[in-house]
Amino acid sequence: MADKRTGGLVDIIAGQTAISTVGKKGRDLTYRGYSIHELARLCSFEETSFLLLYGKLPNEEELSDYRSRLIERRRLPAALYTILEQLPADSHPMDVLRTGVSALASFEPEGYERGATAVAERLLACSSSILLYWLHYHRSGIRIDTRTEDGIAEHFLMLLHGRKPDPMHTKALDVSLTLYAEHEFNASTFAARVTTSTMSDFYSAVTTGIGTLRGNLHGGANEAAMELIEAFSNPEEAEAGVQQMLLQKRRIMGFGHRVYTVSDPRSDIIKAISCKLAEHADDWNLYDISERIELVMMRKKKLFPNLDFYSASAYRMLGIPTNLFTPLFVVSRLSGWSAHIIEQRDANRLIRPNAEYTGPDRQAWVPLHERG
Ligand SMILES: CC(=O)SCCNC(=O)CCNC(=O)[C@H](O)C(C)(C)COP(=O)(O)OP(=O)(O)OC[C@H]1O[C@@H](n2cnc3c(N)ncnc32)[C@H](O)[C@@H]1OP(=O)(O)O
Ligand SMILES: O=C([O-])CC(=O)C(=O)O
Repeated sequence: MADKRTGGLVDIIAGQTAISTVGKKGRDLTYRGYSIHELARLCSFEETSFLLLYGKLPNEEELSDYRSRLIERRRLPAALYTILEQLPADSHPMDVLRTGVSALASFEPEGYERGATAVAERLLACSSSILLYWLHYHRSGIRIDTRTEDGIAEHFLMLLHGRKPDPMHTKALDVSLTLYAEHEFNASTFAARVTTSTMSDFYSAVTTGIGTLRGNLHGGANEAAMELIEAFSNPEEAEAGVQQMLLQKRRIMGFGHRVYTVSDPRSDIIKAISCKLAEHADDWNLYDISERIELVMMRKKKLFPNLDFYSASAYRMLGIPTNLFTPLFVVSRLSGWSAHIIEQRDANRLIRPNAEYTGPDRQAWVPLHERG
């Protein structure tokens, strides 16, 4: 059995990055030196993703050009729409997105004509198109036009609901995309860097990231947290239910973190958004249940919510179906992955650690007919 003390590369510095700092105590999360609090409060997701991709905040002209390029890249190749139509209606949208990205690689391969940042921008522009074209086609047979003239958050909500979103909802989603954009050597980013380190192509690194993000210990936790919260009809039920789960030694998704020891600095920001959305809708039930779970987790386990926990109630209040929560994480994290793929390439060395062997000693060969 694997040794728990050495498993998981805990506390190992596995490389260098100039993209973000995390900071164990939950106070120092920065993207390219800018505080997450300022980025969330003052920047659009477009500014944040530009910062990650190009290493600097855009000026007015750069931002306007960037926004226009993203808008132009929202439609998909006709054959990709056909592929999306052929995927099963009950696919998980993470499968749809991974397949869509992978298929796009065949239509628009990375190469001399289309460099890394062009692919990154293309994926940022069209990942919501992949998801929501598939969703509407299979929900009601409608082939939506995936081009809209708005920013990424508004594009997503517009395609999902088929109408111009409430500006407050757009702002809430936009901030959440900034929070999800980047987080140093998290599992999906590290996996994308490993793929990159073999000199593989951009799309392969991104599909690696999508596959790695999906699990419940990472990005999948926002969907699992929603399922948990919705299993209770009021805070009292939630308190009893979570205590019971802890007695059974079950994990409560959306709590704890590998790096942070005290709090996740993004959690207070998304919690405030969830609170504002509850106030806006004058419906506090999900928020109250979430807060009670938070109290129980602190009291019983000294565990704090991570970004995924309050993202769940916030997304539900934006009318987003649960199985689009982790895909939305992808829509945002594409920016961080892209920055890391580019950074890895700039100073590449194959990532290939050693393992401590724990298997059997040398064994004598046994011919097939003599094996028990
Ligand atoms: C945006 C993101 O990706 S943030 C992460 C999202 N993931 C989740 O929310 C999943 C729930 N959380 C977890 O499973 C963990 O806290 C992780 C995966 C995030 C971090 O894991 P690790 O650093 O490997 O810690 P590890 O899994 O060893 O946990 C340490 C101890 O805390 C307990 N613990 C950690 N998180 C939780 C939790 N959410 N619920 C209950 N117990 C927990 C573990 O059971 C373990 O207890 P033990 O030592 O008695 O066995
Ligand atoms: O850093 C991690 O391990 C997970 C995380 O919070 C993220 O990817 O945003």
